[in-house]
Amino acid sequence: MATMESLIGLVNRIQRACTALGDYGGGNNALSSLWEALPSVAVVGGQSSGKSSVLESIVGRDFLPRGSGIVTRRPLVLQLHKTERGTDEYAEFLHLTNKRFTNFSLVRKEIQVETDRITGKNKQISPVPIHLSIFSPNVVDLTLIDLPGLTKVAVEGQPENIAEDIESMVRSYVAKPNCLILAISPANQDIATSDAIKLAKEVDPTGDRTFGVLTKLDLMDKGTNALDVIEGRSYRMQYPWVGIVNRSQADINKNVNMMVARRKEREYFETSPDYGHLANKMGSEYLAKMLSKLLESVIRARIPNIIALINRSIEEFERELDQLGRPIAIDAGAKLYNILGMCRAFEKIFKEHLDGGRPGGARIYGIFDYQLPGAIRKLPFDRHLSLETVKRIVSQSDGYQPHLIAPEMGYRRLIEGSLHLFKGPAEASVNAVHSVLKELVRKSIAETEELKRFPSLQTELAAAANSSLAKFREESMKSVLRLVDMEASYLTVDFFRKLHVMDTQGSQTTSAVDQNGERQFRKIASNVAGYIRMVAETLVNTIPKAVVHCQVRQAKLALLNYFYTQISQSQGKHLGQLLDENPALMERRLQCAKRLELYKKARDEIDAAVWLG
Ligand SMILES: Nc1nc2c(ncn2[C@@H]2O[C@H](COP(=O)(O)OP(=O)(O)OP(=O)(O)O)[C@@H](O)[C@H]2O)c(=O)[nH]1
Repeated sequence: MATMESLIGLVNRIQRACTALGDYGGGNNALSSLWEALPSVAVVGGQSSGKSSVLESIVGRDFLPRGSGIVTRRPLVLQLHKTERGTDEYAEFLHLTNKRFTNFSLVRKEIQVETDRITGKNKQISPVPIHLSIFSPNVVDLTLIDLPGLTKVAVEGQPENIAEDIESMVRSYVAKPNCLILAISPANQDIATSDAIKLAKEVDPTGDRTFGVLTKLDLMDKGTNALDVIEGRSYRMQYPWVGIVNRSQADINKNVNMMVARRKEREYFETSPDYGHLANKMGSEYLAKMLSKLLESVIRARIPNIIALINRSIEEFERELDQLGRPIAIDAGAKLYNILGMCRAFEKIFKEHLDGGRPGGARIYGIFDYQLPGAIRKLPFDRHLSLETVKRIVSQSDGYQPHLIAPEMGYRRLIEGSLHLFKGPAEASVNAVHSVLKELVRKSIAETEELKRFPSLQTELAAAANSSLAKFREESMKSVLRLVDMEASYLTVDFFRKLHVMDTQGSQTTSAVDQNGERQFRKIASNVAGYIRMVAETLVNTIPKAVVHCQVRQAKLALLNYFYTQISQSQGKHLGQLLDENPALMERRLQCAKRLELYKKARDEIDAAVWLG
């Protein structure tokens, strides 16, 4: 396993990479966050509790902005890197790469400028952190996050709800299970009223990750001390309290050097009658070392989880990118290739709908099996072959000379008139199948994952497929109507020959005379009905054949033929328009790709660190 320095340094590097990509704690980013998995130490406390002073004395430098009101308005991620003894101290901001600050008062200025850059001058707060790295022989490897001080009231010029905004931002950092909480409380205030302790207790009720720091021990009333707190009697913590003596305002005004202040603090504890027995566990230097050690051990313990999270996220991002589709190449050939590939994917799905595997095809069978026979059964043959109509048509057909044996012409007219009625159900079948096919085209386009990102291509593909379906419908319509016409153009002679034989046999057995010829007309009606039934049986079988041949089979074979011809002649510009993606999707892909890169880089860094150790 890696050394202490390299582990904290590793997390520092990953944290910086996270921030560069907009992945930082406190943000409400939709993408999974690596930052949240990284252990960190957040400094929390009420206003003027001494947070900045603690941070500065851990660093051993003056570098934080000071002033009245809420000075810290963006989180400050402070990464400390211990360098070799004798090397120069310098600071670097993530937002100003390659600029080294050796003058720490310029660091302070830059923090102010960078804070205002995001929050504006009207003292708003923002969860977007500022990253500051300090390289110095006087620090330990450690990462601390300075957060705005918890406040109760807004100062003039600040938004009304700033107190709640600050609390919710601070909370969003410290609520994460990987965040160690440095809860700062001033010793000259009742610990029961400490904002830091109150919040820490809420987000970390077991106190596993909270460190109590008591500042301003030197400011306590004469004759009192904080031993009850520090020794855990008035408020017990999992970890022992650390007492601190920072520079007073007077020291700051006098520009007392931080190194001198550290020495004075050490002396304070060593010589203190109250705290002398705890001197080696007090003070900012001790606090820094203790935190560094602890942070290292927490990181060590979390590394397997972090690796697991990284691997899982890489898989997820890869999968999502596959779904979103990789970016399309710019040359026309590649575009065409892509479009054809997507068309094929669509055709495959469309065929699956027809052939089975996906629903939809069965509805066509339903039309043939149920709708068509039903519609034929409902045709008004009864009315058409009523006694009256039969009489009328037969006598009209006979003209002035009544028929002698059988009313041949009458039969023909009655049959032709009835056959004509079949056109309705035939047309309805064609139209119904057309609707099903159209619906399947719509569904298949929606189900083609590859097409999802290209709304223009979807529209054009749908238009091309529908215009092909319209042509197929036209052909199909002609064919089914022709089937009906064919039935009318040549009747099945055999049927009537058989009838004739039956009639002659029948007349021998029937003796009743029908004076009005009614019996004969009834017979004619029933013969014609018999013939129509026979034709209906045929058409119920042949109409589906024609429809399938002209519409379904063609849709399977040639749905996009015309589209293919058109597209292969298209210029790059038109192809580009077809591949014009939804901007939201492009943005999402970009974000995913960036995150993926971050996670891969993090994985490599961790691998390298683990191997080094
Ligand atoms: N005497 C003494 N003064 C201290 C101590 N700690 C902080 N102070 C003073 O208390 C004041 C506030 O300290 P800061 O470190 O600015 O407190 P802060 O919590 O960062 O304040 P905000 O950022 O405004 O919320 C300053 O004048 C410090 O000099 C301490 O231990 N002893």
